[in-house]
Amino acid sequence: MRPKGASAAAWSQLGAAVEALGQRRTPELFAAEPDRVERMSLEAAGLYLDFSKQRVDAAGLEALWSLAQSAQVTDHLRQQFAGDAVNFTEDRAALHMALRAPRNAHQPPGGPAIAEAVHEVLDRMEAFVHRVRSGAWTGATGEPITDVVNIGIGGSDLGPRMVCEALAEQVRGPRPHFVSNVDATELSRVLAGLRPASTLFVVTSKSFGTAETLANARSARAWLVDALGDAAVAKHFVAVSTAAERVSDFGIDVDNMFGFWSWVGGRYSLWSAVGLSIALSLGMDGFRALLAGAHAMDAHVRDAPPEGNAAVWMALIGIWNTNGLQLPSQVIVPYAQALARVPAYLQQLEMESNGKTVNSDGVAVQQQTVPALWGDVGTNGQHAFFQMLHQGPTALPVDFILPVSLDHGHPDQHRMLIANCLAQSEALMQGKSAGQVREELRSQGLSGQALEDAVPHRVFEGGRPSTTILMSCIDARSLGALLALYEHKVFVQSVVWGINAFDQWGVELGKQLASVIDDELRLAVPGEHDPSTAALLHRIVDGRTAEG
Ligand SMILES: O=P(O)(O)OC[C@H]1O[C@H](O)[C@H](O)[C@@H](O)[C@@H]1O
Repeated sequence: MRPKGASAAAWSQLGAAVEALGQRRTPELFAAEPDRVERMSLEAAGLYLDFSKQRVDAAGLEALWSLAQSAQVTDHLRQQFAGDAVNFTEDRAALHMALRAPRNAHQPPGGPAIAEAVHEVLDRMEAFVHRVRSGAWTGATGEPITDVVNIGIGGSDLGPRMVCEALAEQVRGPRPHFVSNVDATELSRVLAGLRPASTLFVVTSKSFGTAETLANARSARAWLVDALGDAAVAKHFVAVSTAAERVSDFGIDVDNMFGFWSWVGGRYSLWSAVGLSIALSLGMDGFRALLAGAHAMDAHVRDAPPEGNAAVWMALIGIWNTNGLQLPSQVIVPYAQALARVPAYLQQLEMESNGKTVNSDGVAVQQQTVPALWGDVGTNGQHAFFQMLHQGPTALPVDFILPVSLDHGHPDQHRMLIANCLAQSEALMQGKSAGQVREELRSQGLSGQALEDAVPHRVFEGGRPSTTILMSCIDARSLGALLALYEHKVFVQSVVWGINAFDQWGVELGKQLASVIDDELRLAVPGEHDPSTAALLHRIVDGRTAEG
């Protein structure tokens, strides 16, 4: 069953709810609804989610539940867990949940054969991880491995990179490094700190055909071979891929390849062997804890009714902001330095998944789909873009992600971090009226025209929406639950919009054109292009960046 999206009637109910809400701000909603926090918060898989600072009232929530019902969200979730081809343009299942289901799970996503294949690869990973970490697997000269370099891009990079950075304090094994950009500056910087004899490269690519990854892998191999000779490749290169033949053509023995499957989307793949660099640096127990956290969220999303389902809430609140209030972007602010890469990770997850305008009938959707998603860590963001969040022309919804305890030995600083996070969501919601500003300025001794001139600049409109997500701490389990929550949110939204969250045709055109231009640059013969591209190309080929 392809998603048909929510019905026209449900969309108009949403429109009517937005109209009825009018200019009412969230503080007024709190005043009118004494049980608002209880009704608009929930716990799921060890996380606490508070949606009560969103600018939506009870009628709005009703309209959202109708939207979900008319889009048959529950049925689509069930089908996804069953392994139906929810990726309908590529006729594939999207079964990342199967990657984190425990062995002998009662209801294995996609069925028992998939569960068996998944656990076979996990067991192979475990054996390999143990050999590397124990020093039984050595480099070509007999040295143990001290550094692991994951070479991959997009989904073959963002997830493992983000998790390794988030859990860096827990790394007890080889140090993880990541190279994704075709700009070899990144590779050069990583290699500058490493010794070939103790470095293991993990070339990660679902297709094993991604130009950037193959270019970096070839350069890394040349660096290794230069120092240790051709025969060393077997001990210093392993692959993670679904394409055994291409792996072998590259020169990596398929015995040193860890496989996954076409039903694992790139941006949903960190739970598969794509997480090998995580497992090598955290240990298999750490990797399994990540999977367990994600599985706990899967079980919640699979079993909870829509009104108590964290992913359905996240998805519908996002739809309220995007389609109801028509707010153009979504801001992600983790109050945790360790989670600095979460916004970038979520950019791929959300925008590559739902950055679509064509529905399952091949027709343009009537609604806006995914908002632009961006963000940075608190408190840094407060000193950069928060001015716009508080006083810019458009309210932008924020997801605040806050670990309640952090183990860095500086409790005072952590207390300040928490205070700042809560203060920001409170300030965004409460705002500061002209009356309050006047009173404040008067108490500072200002009066007359000078006071009146100052007032408008200091007013905060308030009513600006945010969700706060509390994690008890940053460990593999909570992180797994958090990431799985966003994955399910993305799927539920795709169902309501009636689009496919699992293809990414939009990345292809640029790749095709880059290959043509690359050939022209190699031959220094620009071809036919639009006038702008042609002029740029000629300047570059002629070495004329700017005259004079
Ligand atoms: O893992 P790979 O096959 O190398 O693909 C790497 C990435 O590139 C593609 O262009 C897609 O946009 C991503 O979804 C994917 O994760």
